[in-house]
Amino acid sequence: MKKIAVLGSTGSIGTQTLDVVSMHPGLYQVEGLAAGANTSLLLEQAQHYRPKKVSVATKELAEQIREQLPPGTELYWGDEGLIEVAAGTEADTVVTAVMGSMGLPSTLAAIEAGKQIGLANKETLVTAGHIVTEKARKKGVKLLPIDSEHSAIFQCLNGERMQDVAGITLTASGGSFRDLTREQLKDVTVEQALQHPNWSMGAKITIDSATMVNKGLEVIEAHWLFGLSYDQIRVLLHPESIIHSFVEFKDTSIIAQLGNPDMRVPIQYALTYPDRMVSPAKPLSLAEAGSLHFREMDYERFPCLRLAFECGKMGGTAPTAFNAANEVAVARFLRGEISFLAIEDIIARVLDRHHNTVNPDLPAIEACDHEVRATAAVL
Ligand SMILES: NC(=O)C1=CN([C@@H]2O[C@H](COP(=O)(O)OP(=O)(O)OC[C@H]3O[C@@H](n4cnc5c(N)ncnc54)[C@H](OP(=O)(O)O)[C@@H]3O)[C@@H](O)[C@H]2O)C=CC1
Ligand SMILES: CC(=O)[C@@H](O)[C@H](O)COP(=O)(O)O
Ligand SMILES: [Mn+2]
Repeated sequence: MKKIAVLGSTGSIGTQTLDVVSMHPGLYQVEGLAAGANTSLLLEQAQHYRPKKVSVATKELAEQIREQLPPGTELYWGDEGLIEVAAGTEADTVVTAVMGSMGLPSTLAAIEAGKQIGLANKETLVTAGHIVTEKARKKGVKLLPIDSEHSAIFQCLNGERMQDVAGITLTASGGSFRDLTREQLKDVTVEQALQHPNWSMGAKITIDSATMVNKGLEVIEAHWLFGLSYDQIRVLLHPESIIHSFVEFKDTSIIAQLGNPDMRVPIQYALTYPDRMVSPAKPLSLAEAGSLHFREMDYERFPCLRLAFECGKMGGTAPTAFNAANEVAVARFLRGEISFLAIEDIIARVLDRHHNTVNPDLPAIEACDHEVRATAAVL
């Protein structure tokens, strides 16, 4: 029996992780669940999976649910509660599925406690990749990718030697506004931006997909997960999201991973690795798919992808600034405060002002994150 904890259990990845658990009765014991504000769903999950520890975003929310939890469930809240669920249970694997760089302290705590990480929370690797990967290396902890592209690359690299790899290509769907010109982007609404063509995901990542920030974050995530230089990482527009990504080897051979877009496949692979088990996903029929399409990325159309490559190559606190500016800008867009194109504008203006700190330690990263958030909130 594998013991797991899920951070962000009420979200898109969190609920699909629990779907995978339910698919394999007797295989997983859920030791801990951490949610934000969706207490009714957390209570249902607690009744069903009987975790030993649960956490919610605030003390007030915790008090509201205290009496409704199954007897014996330990209840926590806030940043410390998230860390308690990440590091303070008997789980051997922690699925990190909260949104944003707020996931960093709990991910570090889980690694420090020797837990394997099923990593969905890409912002953590973007903001502090050198710290997270170094801690994982020291602790002998695996960072098992859940992000579909990175799971694909991870699967393609299985049994291969890194010195044989020429490069990798991350595929990008193009998001909700793939075929719109920049002129047409001026008037798009939040509702339209939330309509991803292929994936049903949380709001923030769906917007990131439309701005191509998601692919930018994924480029930096891939750099840290696979130890590749930025010149070895490419992005290709692939509207169908069927080829999830591929690796090109020195001899020109290409190995790709394919499947219908269904996050339960990469989630399950991270939980069962190196084994494979049956999945509820619909098997891919290439005959049914008919044809697959590809386009070079247009960096004028998607300037955030260019900015992400630049920040990744620059290193230091540049990726932290890129990520924090984006998190604030997306939250403002979702609240209806700014236009879609203002997201890009805020990121670019934050980066223009940014003074890069080389090889930042954790306090320097936290300081940069704080400072950028304050700036991006009023730009
Ligand atoms: N969705 C997807 O298909 C994919 C997602 N990812 C990555 O996975 C991560 C999660 O994405 P997604 O599932 O879409 O996001 P969602 O917005 O759907 O879920 C976020 C989760 O975080 C929880 N949360 C919010 N605040 C807190 C807090 N203070 N303490 C504890 N938990 C909190 C939310 O709780 P509540 O709802 O209760 O407030 C929710 O459970 C992101 O980093 C994303 O980039 C990567 C690849 C694919
Ligand atoms: C499912 C997943 O991994 C998302 O990160 C997905 O990649 C979003 O799709 P695009 O960013 O390619 O639109
Ligand atoms: Mn992805």
